[in-house]
Amino acid sequence: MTPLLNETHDPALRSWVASANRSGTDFPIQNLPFAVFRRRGSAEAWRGGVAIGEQIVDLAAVAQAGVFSGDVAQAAQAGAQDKLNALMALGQGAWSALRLALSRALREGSPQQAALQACLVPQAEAEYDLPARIGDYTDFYTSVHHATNIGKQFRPDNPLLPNYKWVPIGYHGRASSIVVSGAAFHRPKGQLKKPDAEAPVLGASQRLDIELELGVFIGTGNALGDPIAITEAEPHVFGICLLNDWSARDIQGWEYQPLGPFLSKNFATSISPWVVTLEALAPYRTAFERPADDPQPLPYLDSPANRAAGAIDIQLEVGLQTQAMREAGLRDARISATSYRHAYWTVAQMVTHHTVNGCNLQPGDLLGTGTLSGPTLDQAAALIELTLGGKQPLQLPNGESRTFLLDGDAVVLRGWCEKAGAARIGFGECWGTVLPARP
Ligand SMILES: O=C(O)/C=C/C(=O)CC(=O)CC(=O)O
Ligand SMILES: [Ca+2]
Ligand SMILES: [Mg+2]
Repeated sequence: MTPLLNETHDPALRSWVASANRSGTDFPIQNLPFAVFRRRGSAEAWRGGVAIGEQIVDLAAVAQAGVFSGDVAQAAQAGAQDKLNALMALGQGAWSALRLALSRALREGSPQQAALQACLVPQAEAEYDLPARIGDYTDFYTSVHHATNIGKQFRPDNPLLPNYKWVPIGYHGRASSIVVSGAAFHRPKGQLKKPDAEAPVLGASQRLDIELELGVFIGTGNALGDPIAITEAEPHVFGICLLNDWSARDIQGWEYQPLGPFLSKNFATSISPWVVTLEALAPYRTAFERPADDPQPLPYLDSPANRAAGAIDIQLEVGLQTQAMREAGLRDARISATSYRHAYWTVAQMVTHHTVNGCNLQPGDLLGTGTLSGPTLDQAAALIELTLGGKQPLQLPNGESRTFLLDGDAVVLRGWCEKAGAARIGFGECWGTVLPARP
């Protein structure tokens, strides 16, 4: 699983799609992430596409035009369907071959320019669907900083439970309420119990929160009963997207013992449309390190490659745009910035741990990393941490303040990788808007 660099990572590559060469683009020719799209407001079929600058390579058009042959044509055909599951199931060799073929065909001077030019759709004209049929969704808890901060609020005497540093903790989430960026959702109702109240009441959540996470899409699964070794884990991963695990803290505080989050988290989970492949992220792999006095992972969760390069330096930020800001034409205000490199457990460890008991993962399954808070307060990835449990409001640049979300608030997640000597690899944006609770 050592992330080998290949010709697709060369920072000197330039595309004949001019917008892909602009500095600051999320989608240079070195990225080539996948989504499911169609022209906005049209009755066209949904199909897979690959981002290049401000354009989308329409995989259905590519397949129809016969731009590629052999295995690459087969991969493009699989990617032309209304969900990416068939492409995911073909395996890493197929995704990688399609990515390489597209990288070559999109380069300046490519003899395939004319054929591919006819397959481009501007992102400005597109709308997106979920990239995959998500059979199962599991949310992990891989930031020790989040676990400590939120643990202090839910369990003041015992914030970080003793299993945390041994087991990659997770809970089974709900796939049906995962929505794609741009979707609005109603403030959830649920059982709420004030600390001094004798009994709970049914009401709209007053402590509606965000959780900045990444989503890990499984490409190829494993047979039931057949665990995935850590040395084999990464080739099972199709790619990574942005994920906002909207959370109702008041519902959560009352319901979560003893079986964990339930209705406090399954009313909506937003993901970005673009899925960035692990291959595109290879230049941003970094060492996965545990503090020396922490327990080292059990052997089944440890490997030389995981130690050398298990972490990924993905920069992440959260923006909040209130209704008043939107009406005044103001953009979102940044309320947090962090990096995925602070995670306590890696992608490979999540996959391996999930299957160690024989549980089977399937193409299109989604793993959430958990809230990716970094070590300092300004790197906290949920409002419950940023506002110290709602006691210290965030001041917004237009004079408003927030503890938890109000109706009309929109939240955007952004992610990107950037460093000298490598192309910027971006994830685009993941938006969601809070509507009032239903009467
Ligand atoms: O510690 C708890 O009881 C609750 C934790 C969470 O709400 C976080 C969760 O969903 C997992 C995560 O995002 O890290
Ligand atoms: Ca979560
Ligand atoms: Mg949620």
